[in-house]
Amino acid sequence: MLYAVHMDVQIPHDSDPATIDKLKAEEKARAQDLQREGKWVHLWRVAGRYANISIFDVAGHDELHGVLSTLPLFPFMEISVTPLAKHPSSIK
Ligand SMILES: O=C(O)C[C@H]1C=CC(=O)O1
Repeated sequence: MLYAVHMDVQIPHDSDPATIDKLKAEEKARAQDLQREGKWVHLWRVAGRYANISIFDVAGHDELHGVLSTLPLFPFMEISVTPLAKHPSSIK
C-alpha cells in the first residue's frame, strides 16, 4: 500500500547539539536503508521548512507505524499520513 507522509521536525532549542547531530546521522542512515529496501520510495524536502513529504510503499498501516515510530527523529516529529488509492485517470 502507498502512503503520503508529511513529517515536520521540531527540535527543542535547548537540545544538546552533539546528541541531535548523532540522531540526524542515524536518521539519514535509516532513511537511506529504507529507500534501498524500496519502502521509502520518495523523499522530498518542503522548501523553506525543516519538513519533508514522502511516499512509503509498505504492507499496511501496521508496517507504516512500525517504520515511522522507530525513526531516530520520531520523538521530534509531527507526522500526518494519507493513504493513497489508484486515481481512475492515472495512466500508470
Ligand atoms: O530531514 C528530514 O526531513 C527528517 C528526516 C527524514 C529523513 C531524514 O534523513 O531526516
